[in-house]
Amino acid sequence: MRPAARIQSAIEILDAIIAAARSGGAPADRILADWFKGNRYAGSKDKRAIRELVYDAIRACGPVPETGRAAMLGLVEERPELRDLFDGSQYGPAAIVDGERVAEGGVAPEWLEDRLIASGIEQADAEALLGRAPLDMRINRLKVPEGLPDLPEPGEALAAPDALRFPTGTQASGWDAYRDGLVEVQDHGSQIACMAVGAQGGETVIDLCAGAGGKTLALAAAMRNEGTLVAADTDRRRLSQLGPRAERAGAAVSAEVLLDPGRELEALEPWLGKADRVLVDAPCSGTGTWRRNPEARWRLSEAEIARYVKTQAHVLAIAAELVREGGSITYVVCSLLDEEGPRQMADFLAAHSGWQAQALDLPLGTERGDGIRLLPSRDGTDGFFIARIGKS
Ligand SMILES: C[S@@+](CC[C@H](N)C(=O)[O-])C[C@H]1O[C@@H](n2cnc3c(N)ncnc32)[C@H](O)[C@@H]1O
Repeated sequence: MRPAARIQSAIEILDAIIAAARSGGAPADRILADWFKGNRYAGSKDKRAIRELVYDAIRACGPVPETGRAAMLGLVEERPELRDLFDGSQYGPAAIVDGERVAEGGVAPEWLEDRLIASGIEQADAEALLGRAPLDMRINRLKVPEGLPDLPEPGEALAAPDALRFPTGTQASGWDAYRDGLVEVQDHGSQIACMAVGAQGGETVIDLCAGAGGKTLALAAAMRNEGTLVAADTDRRRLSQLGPRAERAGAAVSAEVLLDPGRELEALEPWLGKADRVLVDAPCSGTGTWRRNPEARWRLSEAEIARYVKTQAHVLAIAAELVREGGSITYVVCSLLDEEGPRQMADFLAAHSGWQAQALDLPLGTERGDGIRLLPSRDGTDGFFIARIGKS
């Protein structure tokens, strides 16, 4: 495909992404995959170039743009060399007309930028939320008890003891070490969140919002497969991915528990008051993960954030029922909004006597309320809030 035709294709894909963001439709990645499936003439270089144009244009627009063309013209402001490709040629975009609508730049829609500012996120921190994430991996100590696995590239050692970083765009899915479960793809921040749990072999540990088990596998490794590790979630599809992943990683998960929303404690009855540690990796607005998912900021609403805050309080209350005296809850969100992090924790502590915030001994992060915050700008990780509270 000619470069101009790639631009026009990216514009059409952006139109579909914008419509989906407005209507709660398919995510950008799925729309791209479907477009590639339906347009087989696009070769691998075309696909890479179109994908990059689409994501760069998404990053260039703060609020939801009106059209794909306006979004692409927003990108042209940042990359003037693209202007000449608007040449009106066959399959290319029409020439730019004076006064044509250009999408607004910025980090996010204004109301959301205001919320980030109110949560102490400075301009440079906010801009870094839209950077490109490197590929972080965790060496699976269940399969590589010490040293390094044999990898095609060495990777950079990071602060978390088993973390390695590779350049943005590294494709690890074809690596033997990945296929054999010697390494797991996991953001460095996510690895640090697992460290905060402090899980030890022989304990009873519950991953209450386990999803597809990314953190469950890290907990199994920390526990050296000794003790009781329970993975629970309300989402059947996500939880069903854990089994095959755990098998590949050689991770022992004692029970996978599908929860009925609103009646979670019924299925968790065997562990009431028994857990040494519960990880609550709560559903959240995901404002810390825009590096991977920049279009997510077009989908958020104030009402949705309020719903997340309510669900977070709900899962924390469930966790509190599971922990034994002397045990702890580690609360994690990949959001940088105070209402989902420090304020959520403060509200929990105010409403539940016998619980205290615990100091965290982590290699990265900045104090925020009763926990710590990780930021792409300062820590090179996705954005997270992490706190641990203990029951006396
Ligand atoms: C941030 S994701 C978890 C990601 C996962 N821990 C990982 O590391 O890949 C939050 C999860 O909470 C789950 N969830 C939502 N409501 C829940 C509830 N009431 N009880 C337990 N899990 C819930 C969602 O289905 C989702 O999988």
